[in-house]
Amino acid sequence: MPVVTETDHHRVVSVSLGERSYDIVVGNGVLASVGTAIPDWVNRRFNRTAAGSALIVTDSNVVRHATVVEERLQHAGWRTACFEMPPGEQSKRLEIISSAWDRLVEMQADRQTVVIAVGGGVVGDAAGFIAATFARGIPFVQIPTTLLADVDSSVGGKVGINHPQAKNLIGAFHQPLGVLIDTRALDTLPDREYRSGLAEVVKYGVILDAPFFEFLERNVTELNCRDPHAVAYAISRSCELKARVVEEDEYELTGLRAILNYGHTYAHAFEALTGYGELLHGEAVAIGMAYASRLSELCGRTDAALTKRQTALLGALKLPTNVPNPTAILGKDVIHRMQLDKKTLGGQLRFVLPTRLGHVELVKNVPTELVWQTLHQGGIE
Ligand SMILES: NC(=O)c1ccc[n+]([C@@H]2O[C@H](COP(=O)([O-])OP(=O)(O)OC[C@H]3O[C@@H](n4cnc5c(N)ncnc54)[C@H](O)[C@@H]3O)[C@@H](O)[C@H]2O)c1
Ligand SMILES: O=C(O)C(=O)C[C@@H](O)[C@H](O)[C@H](O)COP(=O)(O)O
Ligand SMILES: [Zn+2]
Repeated sequence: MPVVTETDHHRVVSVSLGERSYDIVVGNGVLASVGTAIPDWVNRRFNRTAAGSALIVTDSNVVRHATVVEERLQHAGWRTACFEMPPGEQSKRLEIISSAWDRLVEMQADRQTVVIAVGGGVVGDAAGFIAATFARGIPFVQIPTTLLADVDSSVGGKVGINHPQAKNLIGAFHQPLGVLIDTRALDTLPDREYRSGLAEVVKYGVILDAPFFEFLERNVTELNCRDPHAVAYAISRSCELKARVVEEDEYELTGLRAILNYGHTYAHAFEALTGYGELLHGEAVAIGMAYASRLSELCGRTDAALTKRQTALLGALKLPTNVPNPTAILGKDVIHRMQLDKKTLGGQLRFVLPTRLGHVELVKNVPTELVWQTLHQGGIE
């Protein structure tokens, strides 16, 4: 179980993974401690005291946060370089990774050079993949700046890029040395991006924690107006729930970690088919959860009330529960993309299906006709 400690200023969720253990520090203004936190994490990992070197990976919308990180590390005597990618899902591709490898070569990075991701999930996934692959793996740190990255992508070590046919198909497991979540960064986050993050928050309630789902239902108004207390609790509880799963099944081997993929079999197919970036990841997950819950109903594993409760909460948080233009998508293409899902085994699709609030199961042998039925219910032919 992750240990959670609290002070007046921040909360720390400690993820226990043996030699890959790390802290997730959450708080308002914690970015100010970056000049000591990162050197501490790196020095502890390598049992050294010397100043180090870092490649800061960011995108052009959040470069001001990256500059703070760079200045503070330089002040601590570190050698730094910055790699800025274009914002958005389209940056999760090989050409971007390859340019970052070039930057690491140029700066003469060594095995103790740390890659620091400052940005949303796109930057985090790409930076982590750069770190996982350079010199067979160098350390990396996550400094998330979107709600989605705070609650999900910065934790757990899944890093990677997209294949034109399938989301996140090329990647690795590479845990960060630490995660620094400054909730102040969210002040500039656009509304649509903020809501996208809320979808993954709702996911944790459905898959693991009925009381947390009820907290979200009770706090819709607070969440919609970004009440700092409600948002901070949503972030730290989400990190704690995710850390608990990752601790037990880091490499998604037992099937436990697959529950974090609730809604994603549909979501990833919709993201790839609509053109990466058209639907935000969280929006696709919101839609995917509605479809997966209906699939669970058709399998006789849950009732319509559970689906209704989820779609009501998602709707109240102004998230979509169907694709914007269902007739523009072909059902056969959705099924084809689902075959490329990483949960598919021996050609057999596996779905994460809810049975009751706070509980989901990984189910194989779901009849394809039932998947088709959910697509038809959504207006996809
Ligand atoms: N590795 C994982 O476990 C995991 C989990 C969930 C999602 N993901 C991945 O994360 C990605 C989505 O992440 P995301 O939603 O953070 O998207 P994103 O990284 O594209 O960020 C969203 C947009 O907000 C901008 N932005 C970021 N922080 C900002 C800030 N503080 N102020 C203003 N603008 C800001 C970005 O530049 C971008 O335009 C997807 O690729 C998804 O597959 C990975
Ligand atoms: O960390 C995980 O495990 C997840 O499944 C979290 C998901 O929210 C996330 O979107 C992840 O990137 C999906 O993983 P994938 O293996 O299906 O690509
Ligand atoms: Zn996700």
